[in-house]
Amino acid sequence: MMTAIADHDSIRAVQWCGDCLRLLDQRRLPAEESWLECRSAQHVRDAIADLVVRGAPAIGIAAAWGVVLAAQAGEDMPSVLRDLRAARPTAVNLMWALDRMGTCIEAGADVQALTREAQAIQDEDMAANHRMGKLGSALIDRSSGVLTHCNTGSLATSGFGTALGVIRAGVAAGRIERVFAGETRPWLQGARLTMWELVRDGIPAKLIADSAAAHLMRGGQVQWVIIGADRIAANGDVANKIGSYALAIAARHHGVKFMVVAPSTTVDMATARGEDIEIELRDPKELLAIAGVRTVVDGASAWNPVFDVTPASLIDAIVTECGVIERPDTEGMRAMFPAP
Ligand SMILES: CSC[C@@H](O)[C@@H](O)C(=O)COP(=O)(O)O
Repeated sequence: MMTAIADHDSIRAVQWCGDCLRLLDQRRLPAEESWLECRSAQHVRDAIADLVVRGAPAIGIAAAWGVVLAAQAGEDMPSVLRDLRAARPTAVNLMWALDRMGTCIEAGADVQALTREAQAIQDEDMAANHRMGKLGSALIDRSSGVLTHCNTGSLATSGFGTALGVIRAGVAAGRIERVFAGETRPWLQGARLTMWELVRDGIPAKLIADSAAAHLMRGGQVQWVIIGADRIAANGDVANKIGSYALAIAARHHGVKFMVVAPSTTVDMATARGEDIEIELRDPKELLAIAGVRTVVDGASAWNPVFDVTPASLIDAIVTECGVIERPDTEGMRAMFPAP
């Protein structure tokens, strides 16, 4: 049975306005839908670092528009590219988008040509998301339940989403009957952002505490865990939001399948293994407080890695717009993504 869902394409969290970049401020959702206008590359860099815009594809797209703003202002491009690159270390989409813009600059592109390139990056991401939605949802048996982690939807991409795109497509096709989202401590991307998107779409979903995931799996309510990725190494290891690795271990233990959905711009064939991926460490303050209210005794400290690496051996399928790699390994990755 097909389920009617609202027009999920309507969320465009990254919007180019000709002389500024409008970003839906993800720090304030769901309490407030406010927009930040970035008028310089430096402003875009700060917005990426502060998580105004987040999610691997979205930060690549935002950075590409940051390059256009810098070109309009006649800034020194090598240092702009360097600064934007340093905004966050783990999501390779950021580096990929800046390399693509950098190649255009080297070829002598003017502001108009750079604008076309940034728009192409954004449009290609949208097309990839819809393709992954079809490919990923086709792997799911009818009447399944799924658990997702972090936010991989329209907010994290040009629109529609990666893992959340598969969930949208799977719900629309009647394959997915139950959706669960982990709250994703400490920044609460699942609770604040994924639930916001799902409610807007009219997709019934239940939020769970991250620590409820193994219990949920044991009860037989989910058949797939579906996540996105920030970087996929050449051997199929996947860096994604902290907690993904624990979900993969629990999923394998309970016979629940594990799907990673990411555009080819997240694949990094130059990085051999997951352990070579830099894992971003963020300010311990993000863990020591909830919504600005300190929850931990003064004087306590914290360790706040915001990504982890799931080994390829725990992954049943990697879905990209280029196709599906089942039980990924170096050979499967090379077959789909040959060296240039
Ligand atoms: C389509 S987004 C895929 C990933 O970027 C997502 O799962 C994630 O880990 C985002 O982390 P964030 O720290 O919110 O940028």
